[in-house]
Amino acid sequence: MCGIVGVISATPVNQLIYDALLLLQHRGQDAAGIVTGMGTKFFMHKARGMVRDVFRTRNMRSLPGNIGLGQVRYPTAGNAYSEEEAQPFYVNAPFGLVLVHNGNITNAHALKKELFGIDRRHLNTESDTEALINILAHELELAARDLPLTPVEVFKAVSAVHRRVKGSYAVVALIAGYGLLAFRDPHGIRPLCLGKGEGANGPEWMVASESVALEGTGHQLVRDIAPGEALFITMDGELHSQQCATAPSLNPCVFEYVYLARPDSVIDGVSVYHARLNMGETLAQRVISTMPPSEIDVVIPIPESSRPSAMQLAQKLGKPYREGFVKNRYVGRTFIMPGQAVRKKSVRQKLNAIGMEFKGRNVLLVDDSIVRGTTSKEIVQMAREAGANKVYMASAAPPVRYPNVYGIDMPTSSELIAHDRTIEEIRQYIGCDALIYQDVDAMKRAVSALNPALASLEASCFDGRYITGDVSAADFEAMKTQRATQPQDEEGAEHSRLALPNPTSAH
Ligand SMILES: O=P(O)(O)OC[C@H]1O[C@H](OP(=O)(O)OP(=O)(O)O)[C@H](O)[C@@H]1O
Ligand SMILES: NC(=O)CC[C@H](N)C(=O)O
Ligand SMILES: [Mg+2]
Repeated sequence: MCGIVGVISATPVNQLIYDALLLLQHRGQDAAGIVTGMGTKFFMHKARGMVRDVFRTRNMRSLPGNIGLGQVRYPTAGNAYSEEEAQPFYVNAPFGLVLVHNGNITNAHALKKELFGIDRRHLNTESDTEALINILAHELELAARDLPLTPVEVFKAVSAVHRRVKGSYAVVALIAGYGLLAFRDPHGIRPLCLGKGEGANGPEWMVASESVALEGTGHQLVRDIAPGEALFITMDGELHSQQCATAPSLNPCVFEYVYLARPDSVIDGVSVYHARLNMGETLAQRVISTMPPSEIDVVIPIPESSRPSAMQLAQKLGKPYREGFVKNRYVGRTFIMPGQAVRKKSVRQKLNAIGMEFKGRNVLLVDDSIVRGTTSKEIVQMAREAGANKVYMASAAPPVRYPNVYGIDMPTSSELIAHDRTIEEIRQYIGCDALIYQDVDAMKRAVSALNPALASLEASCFDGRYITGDVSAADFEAMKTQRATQPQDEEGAEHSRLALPNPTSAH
């Protein structure tokens, strides 16, 4: 889950893209990049780090033009420490193309072979996005050969991308001198929405991963882009759209509602905040059926993402909701940091206990999810050190038992605390006195109850069902090996965690 954005306006877009990326920072902390376009020329700046560190004033000045796109990266393929794999990607033919991607290509290893052997294209990184832009470029070349480029050829190329590329992909691309292209994979796994605003000199279109990026930059959410649909907005702001997939179906990633997205976003017609409240409600029922609520003195959330669920759970149990941990706002999200060592260290740097809320009490700690168990193990220990009598733990998501191959960085099951472990074994590992998990169906209902169109959700890491139905054993193995062989560069992780200015990375 990276954050992507694209804008077409009648005034310069560099600041607008920067602002949108800041609003999407929670989706990726490892690298950031912007490309703008003027005439047929592109201007690019990308580097490792958070948005505020990557873009200095001089970089912003060198991004002119009324059309552009940007990305914040959370790597799920390739190497977290490679500047070359930061997005956007650029290829110079046909026309000149830049592209940003949120998602993960499950057949990237096969596509890379095809690209080199058959399409005669050279890839120079381990990134799946580099394969994706080259497939799009190749298909655009075929569709537009000897023809002027119109939306018809663009949509034909997107249809070919759908046929060749498997996995999840929400994409924004610029075609030099022609316009902005945005599309979503045929299963609608990763989010992408369209917004409209009034710029200083006329209307302005923005596409973004989450509605918060639209609203926070003064745009109105128009609609979600449908699974398999492509939008092409010409340089003069004319919007064309077409369904490019043969059998599209909507299966948004349930983990967006659990953890990834901001609560103030609305994704595929469902308020993320409301979904989290619902999850708290159903989790409360699980708690009541597991233990007498009289054994609980207080409900304490593990900041940040669990707050809405914990609040609702407390209300349902009729117990006080208290803030027992304070979050250091200058430390980023731990789950999306690269490398286990830095994630572990960051939990203590990020959260600190308020002793009086724990002393002598039976506390129910609530988190949105327990994935590797890094957070819960540390937090339970901190609650005990702060003098808690009993420490119970509840998770608003069910046990995460299976790898995710659609854009969440957990390609191997062995890293997951709930893989091959019983709930009792997990409880012992975490060190709490009771452990209560949400049920898979209850989690899905918490989301789908808010929009009947969401009857199917991508929930493979919880139920082991891979919605695209085409991930082969070889694909799993290739993704696992690819990630496992990437360097675990502690220095790079430090940079990401502390978000220090990195003057050497500016070009
Ligand atoms: O079991 P784990 O592997 O530790 O992963 C789960 C934890 O990671 C996330 O928090 P994070 O700090 O990333 O972000 P948040 O501030 O949005 O809660 C999530 O909210 C859980 O707290
Ligand atoms: N989380 C994502 O969407 C990652 C996009 C792409 N797979 C990358 O690793 O750069
Ligand atoms: Mg958390």
